[in-house]
Order: sequence, then C-alpha cells, then structure tokens
Amino acid sequence: MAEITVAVAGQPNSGKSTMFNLLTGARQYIANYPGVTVEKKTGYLKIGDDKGKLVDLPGTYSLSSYSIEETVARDYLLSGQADLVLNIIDASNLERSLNLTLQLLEIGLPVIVVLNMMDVVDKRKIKIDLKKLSQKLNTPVVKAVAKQAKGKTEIKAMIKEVYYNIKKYSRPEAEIIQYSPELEADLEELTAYFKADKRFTNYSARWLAVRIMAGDKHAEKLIREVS
Ligand SMILES: Nc1nc2c(ncn2[C@@H]2O[C@H](COP(=O)(O)OP(=O)(O)OP(=O)(O)O)[C@@H](O)[C@H]2O)c(=O)[nH]1
Ligand SMILES: [Mg+2]
Repeated sequence: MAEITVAVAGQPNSGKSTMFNLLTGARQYIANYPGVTVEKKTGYLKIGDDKGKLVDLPGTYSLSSYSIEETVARDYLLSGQADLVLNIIDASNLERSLNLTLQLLEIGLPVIVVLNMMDVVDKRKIKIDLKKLSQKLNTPVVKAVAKQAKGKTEIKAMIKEVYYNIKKYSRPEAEIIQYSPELEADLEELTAYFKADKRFTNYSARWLAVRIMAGDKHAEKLIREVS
C-alpha cells in the first residue's frame, strides 16, 4: 500500500476546497468569494488499495510569492513533499486559469489539470477540446463539477495512473514550455549555470532560471540565501 501525496492547487474561487471535500469527505469552509483558504489543510482518501493524502493549498493567481497565500502554496510545491499536483481550474475562465497551470508545469511535478465548473461551461455553450488541451499542455486533463459531486472517480483513477507511471508523466525540464528562441538562448545559459553549481541541486535549474528572468524577488532571495 502506497501513500500518494497530492497537492491541490489552483486560482482563488476555482472550487479547490469543494473538490477537496468531495474527495476526502472533509468539511472545509466553502464560500462564494476568493481567498477563503489561507493555510494548507490535509485530508485523506482511499484510492483502491492505496491511501491518498490531499493537501488543499490556498488559491493563487501565480506562484510569485507576493502574498502569504502564494508563499504558502509555492513553498509546499517546491518542498518535494508532493508526488503530484491536482490543478483545479475554473474552466469557464480557461485563459485566465492557464497562467498558473504553466507555472505549475514549470516546477516539474506531474500535473493533472481538472477542468472544474463544467456546468457553467455547458450552460454558456462553450466547447473545450479536452484532447487538444491535454496534447498542448502535455499533461492529463479531466472534467469535473465539484459542486455536483461529478468527476471523483475519474480523478481518483488518474491519480493512480500518474503515480504508478510517474516517469511517463514527469517531463524533462526542456520539454515543459518553450519560449521564443531569444529567451531560450538566455535561459539555456542560466540553466547551465545553476546546473553546474552544487549549491542549487535541490532546485530545478530551469525553474530557477525562468523565475530569475521573470524578476522574481523570492527566487533572488533564495539564491542569496544559498550562496
Ligand atoms: N457552478 C459551480 N460552482 C462551483 C463548482 N465547484 C465549486 N463551486 C462554487 O465555487 C465557489 C468557490 O468554491 P471553493 O471550493 O471555496 O473555492 P476555492 O478554490 O477553495 O477558493 P479559495 O479557497 O478562496 O481559493 C463556491 O461558491 C462553490 O460552491 C462547480 O463545479 N460548479
Ligand atoms: Mg478554498
């Protein structure tokens, strides 16, 4: 029996706690406004013979750590404690939501994208090509309506699939997101620099390089601390 640790991450008000409650039977506070979950909360569920440990993270629009919520979410995701990430998305706001998804993918952990609020999507007659989205992101995508308890079985099956095929779902750094050739040239140089330096072995070199180029103060601080 394995214990599979799953980080539940997503933007504020996307339905993370509703999904967390659905999967674990917990009673996390749900409200119709963002910023409800500030601290991370842990819950458990059975996945076949295995045990899933779910960690409900505060909602964040990005992982830049400008706020306490971002810092809590990001420190946990970088800590190496999670086996994979369940990224809960408000599918009726797909474009806005994918900013965080890309940052999650960039960390390098396997990510399952959960298109939540599919009831709203259907009501608005929006069509989402799941297969294409999954291909573009190079990661599994599952539909759900947490509020109506829909998607639980598919999500549990996908957690198991990813956990037992972790190599297949963890992509090499360079395959995650490709930027423009100019940016890639600079990124490559910086990545090589971090890779060559033993003090940074706990971090993904590519991730550090991207964050430094984005002007991320937290990453700058991290480098100062390690140096
Ligand atoms: N229509 C619809 N509403 C949903 C769905 N899932 C959750 N909600 C609603 O969305 C709102 C936010 O849900 P929460 O679970 O608190 O969202 P959260 O992501 O935990 O929010 P923060 O903790 O603030 O980041 C609540 O009003 C939920 O009832 C869904 O699939 N469809
Ligand atoms: Mg919440």
